[in-house]
Amino acid sequence: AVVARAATRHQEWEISYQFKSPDCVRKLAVTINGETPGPTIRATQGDTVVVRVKNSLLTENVAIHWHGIRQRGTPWADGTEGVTQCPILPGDTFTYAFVVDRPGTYMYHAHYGMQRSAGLNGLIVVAAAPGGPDAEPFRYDGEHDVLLNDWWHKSTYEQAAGLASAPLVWVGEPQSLLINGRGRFVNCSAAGACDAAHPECATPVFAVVPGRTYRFRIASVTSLSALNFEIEGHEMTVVEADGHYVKPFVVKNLNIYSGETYSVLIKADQDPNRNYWLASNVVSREPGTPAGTAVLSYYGGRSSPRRSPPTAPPAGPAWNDTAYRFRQSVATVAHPAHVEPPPPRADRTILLLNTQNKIDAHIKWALNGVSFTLPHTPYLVAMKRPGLLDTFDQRPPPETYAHRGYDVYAVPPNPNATTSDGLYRLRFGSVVDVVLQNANMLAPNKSETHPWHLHGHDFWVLGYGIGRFDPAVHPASYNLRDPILKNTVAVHPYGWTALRFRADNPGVWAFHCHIESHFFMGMGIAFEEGVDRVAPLPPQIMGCGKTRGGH
Ligand SMILES: O=C1O[C@H]([C@@H](O)CO)C(O)=C1O
Repeated sequence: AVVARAATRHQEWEISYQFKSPDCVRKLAVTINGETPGPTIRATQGDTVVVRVKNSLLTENVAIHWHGIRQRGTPWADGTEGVTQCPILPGDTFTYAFVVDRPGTYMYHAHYGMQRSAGLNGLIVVAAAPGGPDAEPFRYDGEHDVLLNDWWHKSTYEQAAGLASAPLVWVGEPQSLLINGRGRFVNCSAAGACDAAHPECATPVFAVVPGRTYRFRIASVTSLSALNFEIEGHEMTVVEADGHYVKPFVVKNLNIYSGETYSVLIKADQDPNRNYWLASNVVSREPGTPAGTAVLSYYGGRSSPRRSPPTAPPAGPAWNDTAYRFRQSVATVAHPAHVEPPPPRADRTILLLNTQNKIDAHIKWALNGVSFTLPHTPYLVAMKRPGLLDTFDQRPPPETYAHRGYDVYAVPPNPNATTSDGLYRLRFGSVVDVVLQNANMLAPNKSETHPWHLHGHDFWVLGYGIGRFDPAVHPASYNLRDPILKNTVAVHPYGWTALRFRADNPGVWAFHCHIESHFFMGMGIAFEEGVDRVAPLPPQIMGCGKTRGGH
């Protein structure tokens, strides 16, 4: 096989606030070179991506995370403020450089405060090395990219201040759902600064040639919403999830949680003389937002590509049909020719109870009763430089909770929690199981879906259940034969999700709920592994907390 020489893909980005009208309503958005979403990064497996980021936000820091890229050998380039780097100050320039070692569909987004919600996001598409072992086990004639998002009219400052307030001011359901950065606010005539004819909110059109097969790469960067995606009249064959090939299965509706990516194949085999909707709908929370829409149009058909389809946009499945979404999670397993078997057993199991809690009068989220706070001095620097260990809590967070007798269907008997910026230290090379246990929230009969995202790794998804996880029973039902590798996974209402990974990537890695407001409210942890093996840190990641002054 001919091995192509790895290339370096350079990007020059300037981050700034701009007036944008993604759903026809004008709002300040954080943009990359004036755009939201930012440019799609396209590379081939093995390439080095170099992004020079100039922060022109005037009064706001920034950091950018390359979601799904494992950062082997470059843990300082993960872009996680407080974990791997100091934020990039206004006026400063920071260069991210990393290798994209796996093909697949990924994304990037801000990882500082709630900045992701302000518009700083985009796609990363990595092609498989031609003729290599990771070449796709499927064929297609063309490709389309679909970036799904939810969108609010309130600024992220106002949202964050509300979440930090007592009593809580919840962000609420989004005003619009966006496809490739475009949506359509329903009450445009009633809203100020709304222009239904603004080009920035023109409905996206996806064109197909009759008879051809297309790969749709679908990524969700939503701040809150779990989405259901469909292409009217066209079945989708799921072939990739989070950069890993899936044993193909056919769906009419694809559930996609924030931080997940999928590739689906569709055949353009319907009547070419009309258009079809692409639609995203909120599931798992009671929807308060109309469908996000785009148009699928056939080349050579009699319908103008801009014409709305003759039907109403699909409304998606029942938002509270948990069993249906659970089944899709279970159906997502590794492609038979691309199974990477997990280690047969774990060296350590961490059982994490996800609860909504009260600290003073503030609403928080906690794991085993501990609500996460980010340290001001990034862990990676604090653990590599001498004399900085006093910058975070040295007590390790709890490995488990009192699960015997805990009723996951009842409101927490004790809503109190503590806060900590302590982290879990993993033995380098060890095999770690994490079981995420969902539970009832502070209000009765309420449990939500949480998409958990791990930095620096892909993990095997070993199993899902509904109800309380029993460590003496449920591991026997784990899928050790063909589990999918992912970087983001759903924990269903009242359910549990078990995953396994090898702690073999030297660095410090965040692991958190990918709902922007939930991480802000403490729903996360951090892992350290092999930090002694990390090469000397680039000085440009420092400049905050006790890293200042060139220790
Ligand atoms: O964290 C959350 O807070 C609200 C609600 O529980 C309180 O208003 C909600 O739906 C969340 O997911």
